[in-house]
Amino acid sequence: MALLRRGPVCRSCLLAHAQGVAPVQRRNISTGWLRKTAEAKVQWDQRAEEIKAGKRPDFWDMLEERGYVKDTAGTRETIRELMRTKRIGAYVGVDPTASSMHVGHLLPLMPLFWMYMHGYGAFTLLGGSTVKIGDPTDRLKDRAPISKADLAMNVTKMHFQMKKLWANVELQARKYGYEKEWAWKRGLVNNNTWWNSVPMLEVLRRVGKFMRIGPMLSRDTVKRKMTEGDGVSFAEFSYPIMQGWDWWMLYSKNKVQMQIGGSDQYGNIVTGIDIVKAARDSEPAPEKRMPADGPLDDPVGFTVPLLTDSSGAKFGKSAGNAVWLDQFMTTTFDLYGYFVRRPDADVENLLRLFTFMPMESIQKVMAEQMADPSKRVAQHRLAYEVVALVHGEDAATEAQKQHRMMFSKGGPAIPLVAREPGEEYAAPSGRPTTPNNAPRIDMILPESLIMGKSIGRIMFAAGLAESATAGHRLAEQQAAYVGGLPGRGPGKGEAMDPSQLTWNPVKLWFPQETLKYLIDGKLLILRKGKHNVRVIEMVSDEEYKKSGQQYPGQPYTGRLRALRDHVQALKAGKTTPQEVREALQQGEEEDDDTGLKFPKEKSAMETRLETQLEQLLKEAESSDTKPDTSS
Ligand SMILES: Nc1ncnc2c1ncn2[C@@H]1O[C@H](COP(=O)(O)OP(=O)(O)OP(=O)(O)O)[C@@H](O)[C@H]1O
Ligand SMILES: N[C@@H](Cc1ccc(O)cc1)C(=O)O
Repeated sequence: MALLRRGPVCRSCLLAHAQGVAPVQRRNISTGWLRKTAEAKVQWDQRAEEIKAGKRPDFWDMLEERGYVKDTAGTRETIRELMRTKRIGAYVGVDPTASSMHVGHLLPLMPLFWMYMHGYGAFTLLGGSTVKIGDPTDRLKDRAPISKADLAMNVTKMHFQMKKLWANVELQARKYGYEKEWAWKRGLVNNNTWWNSVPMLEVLRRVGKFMRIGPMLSRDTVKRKMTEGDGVSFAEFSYPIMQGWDWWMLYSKNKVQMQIGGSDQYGNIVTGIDIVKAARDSEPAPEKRMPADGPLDDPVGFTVPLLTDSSGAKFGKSAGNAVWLDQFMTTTFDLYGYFVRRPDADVENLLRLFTFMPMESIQKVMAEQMADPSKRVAQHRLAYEVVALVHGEDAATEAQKQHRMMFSKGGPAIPLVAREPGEEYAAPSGRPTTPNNAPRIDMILPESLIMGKSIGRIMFAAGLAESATAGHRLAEQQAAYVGGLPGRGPGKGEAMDPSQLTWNPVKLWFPQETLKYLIDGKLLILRKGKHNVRVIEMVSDEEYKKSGQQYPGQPYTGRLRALRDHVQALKAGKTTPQEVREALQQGEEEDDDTGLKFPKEKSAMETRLETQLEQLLKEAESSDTKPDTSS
């Protein structure tokens, strides 16, 4: 107790004191932290007693009841008791093999989110290192190696996607009445953090020595790949060891005693348990050894059922049937639509799995559904809840409105609001940028801009600044960030480790210096504020032109702007065809006022706008010349 009262003390001193050994690290922690930790422990013990006395439901039973548990690693009784008595941590890992997660990924994440809302530690892990090897589970063919540019793109986008999901989990928790407490803990980690520095010898010595080749070779997925597929490389064979080491890192630093995954991850979880135990029991430094007094100190895990499509195939990118969580890959309208289309027979189950609705509310909705299945009340509620979790309540309300409009009698065929070109890159005006209204992350820009113009102009083009001058100011004040440190140019030193995001302030550098920040010679990552991020792929000018896109500040786009203004003015009836024709003619004359004639090359966008305008003009002119038969 004396220690508790003496102001800041060292956490490892306390641990060492309790273990009767000399402390090694010096890290100051406050008495406030110790008090809160002690209070949280008392609270948890009370909760455990209430569960035992039947005054509170058992959390594990809730997971089972909602259908999250397929197979367990560790007995159900042990896991149940563990979750009752200890505030353990759990994690779900995802390899960034694509630039977005999909609906299948949400399934193992849901019990993790539930755990967080009930006070357990919850961690999502991005496999920045494991993705370089590729999980061979359930595959017959090796995964194609991932390029540095793709890796940087996927890691950046998935990182922000996970952050967005976590932000929405917080909102959902509030919505369903869970009050955030001090002891709630969540984290987003990248396994690159440790794989970049752990010596191979350390892994071999701590866990490699204890892993027997026989059982690893006898795993079904290894056997199948060896006999029916293209063989198993040593790296792939080591993949479960990497995943197990990840778990050990989280177990030793964050009390992560549980791993959750899809049912295909069962083998990796079981191997992981052996690895965590081996690493724990082989700790050479006595003061760092973790106590293992019984089964309640051992790692455990469980798998969720696999979400399949109507043909029974795993829902995911390999099967090519993914419904993405990125709104620019699957719109909020289509994500909503996917859930609205679920058959009546599945909807109750999906409400349990994909929403935070209490069971009683689900029963109520199901009763309404039974009364009139044609209204699809349950499907709409399911779709709303999923879109709210993935993209926020506003997006869910909007998607619901669009669906109701579209399917109500006389509703428009396509209710989606057409976006103006480049609109998806604009930050919301007059409101702060949040994960839910943040602009699109990935974009292309032409080489002539990236390699030849100032960083201020690039930020303007990317939608991160309102003008080139404002972009210039951002760089001057170092108020924007670039991914990575300057490398020495493509192939000569890296701008950023593509498997992990790092940020540095943008400075006023010479245009030719931007090259040093290009990852894999073509990717530039910029950020302004917390959520306004761009992963810019540099493409040739030719390719950019073919894409038909246009960026703010693009030279020679005055004509495009004029064409677009004419189209809009004509549509709104604010101008006459004659005025437009005169303006167009004048524009052409002005073009020639230098006396020089250049061959004119038209962009796809210009041709498209010209055609549209001509059509509108003709329609307007023909209705003007039609004889008036009304009288
Ligand atoms: N359809 C699904 N149902 C349940 N869990 C899934 C589904 N798809 C992925 N998962 C789980 O999400 C986690 C990450 O999955 P993974 O990185 O293998 O993605 P994936 O898109 O399924 O990959 P691939 O389609 O290439 O096999 C794993 O625990 C995995 O089991
Ligand atoms: N192997 C998992 C992803 C993963 C990666 C690293 C981990 O530590 C955990 C999980 C999968 O492919 O689905």
